[in-house]
Amino acid sequence: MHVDIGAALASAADPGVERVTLDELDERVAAAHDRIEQGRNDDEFGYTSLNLPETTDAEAIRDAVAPVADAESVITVGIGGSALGAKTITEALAEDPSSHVVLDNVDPEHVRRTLDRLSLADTAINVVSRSGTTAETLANFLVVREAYEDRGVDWTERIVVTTGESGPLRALADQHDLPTLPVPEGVPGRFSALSAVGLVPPAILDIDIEGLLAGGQQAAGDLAPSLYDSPAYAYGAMAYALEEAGATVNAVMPYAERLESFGEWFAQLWAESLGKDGRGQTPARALGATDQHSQLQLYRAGHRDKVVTFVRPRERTDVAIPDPDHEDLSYLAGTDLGGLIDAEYEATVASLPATDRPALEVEIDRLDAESVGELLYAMEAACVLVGELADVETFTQPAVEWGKNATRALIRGEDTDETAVIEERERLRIGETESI
Ligand SMILES: O=P(O)(O)OC[C@H]1O[C@](O)(CO)[C@@H](O)[C@@H]1O
Repeated sequence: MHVDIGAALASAADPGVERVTLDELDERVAAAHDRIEQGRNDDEFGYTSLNLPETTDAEAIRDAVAPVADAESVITVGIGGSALGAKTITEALAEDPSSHVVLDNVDPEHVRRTLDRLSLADTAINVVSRSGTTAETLANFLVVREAYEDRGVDWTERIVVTTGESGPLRALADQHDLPTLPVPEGVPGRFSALSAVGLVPPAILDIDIEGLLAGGQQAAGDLAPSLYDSPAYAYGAMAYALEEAGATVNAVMPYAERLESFGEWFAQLWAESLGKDGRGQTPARALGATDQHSQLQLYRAGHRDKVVTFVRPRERTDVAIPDPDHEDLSYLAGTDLGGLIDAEYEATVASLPATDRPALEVEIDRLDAESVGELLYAMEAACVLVGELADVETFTQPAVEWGKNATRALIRGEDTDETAVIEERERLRIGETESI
């Protein structure tokens, strides 16, 4: 994996980072690296996430999924970090990405439609919750369990549970003696892709989970006291410096359909880790080449508050473009789709500094287990570095609790501070909807 930061230097873009600023920042990177390594060595909360390539027990995962290894599909019931890592990995690497269905929302129409179209007898259930109490996950699990029962499929024979040591999900697993895997201690969900939390569906779908962990080890080995020696820290240091220079939006634009969910995973990692104390880059999700015809106008000519992070695999499979039969398309003759998307990548990356806007490039060798594991780990390490440089609490997410408390109170019909806020919040309705 390599990172190219040239199109985000002040000589290329505004906001941009002066080389002298980067060199000064590199001294802080060295100190942050030492802090991170100390946290890893002491298995400190959060920092221990960067030890997962070493500590994750791939054999235990394979043993746990053995009873459902014949499943043609997997339905993951989880949300946030308990779903996005697995979703990213299977989308990038599964023979058939549609064989992994993720229920990470409680949209009734979507849940019903998803269950109706699945052959539940051939589908494994992967239910994941660190806390074991997340309302969306538990509610969806109860609906999924009832669907299996209604169709006469023994759900206890088709399930793997990944959860913490306590809570309703652990109790259910113990009650029914279900195959269970632990969530790694001290690892927030958004940092858990390279653990059982992210690796059960890949293991069921015959993805090389050992290769994913090897790729993570490769990225771990590339962490160094200087950003000039570490792709992950180069990316993290530039992202931090660009935010300091005014780039408060980080639009992640992978040039591979199989990396679209990577953008969703990155969004939680970046937002939930760094959105603290009134700061944090807003992760925007884009996809190349598609969003050249959608968001690129804003990225090139809108507010100077963004950096675009381009991600691509260097190697691609290819599809030849048949010779065109119109002279206006003669430029496509003898080319292929891989060559076209790579040309579009080069053109779009250059189009940002061509209008003085910053771009960062992350390139992996190919879409295989090692490269995807390396990419996930590197972005996690980059995120931890930004948290150190920004001096925020990278591994907690206190701001998400208010909504959870309010939801529970609404459902229970209780009067709480939160429900009072809901009742009294400012409203000015324009237009009419049918009253229900
Ligand atoms: O794994 P759990 O405990 O169900 O949490 C799911 C997600 O919800 C959050 O706790 C935020 O509410 C995320 O940090 C986490 O990834």
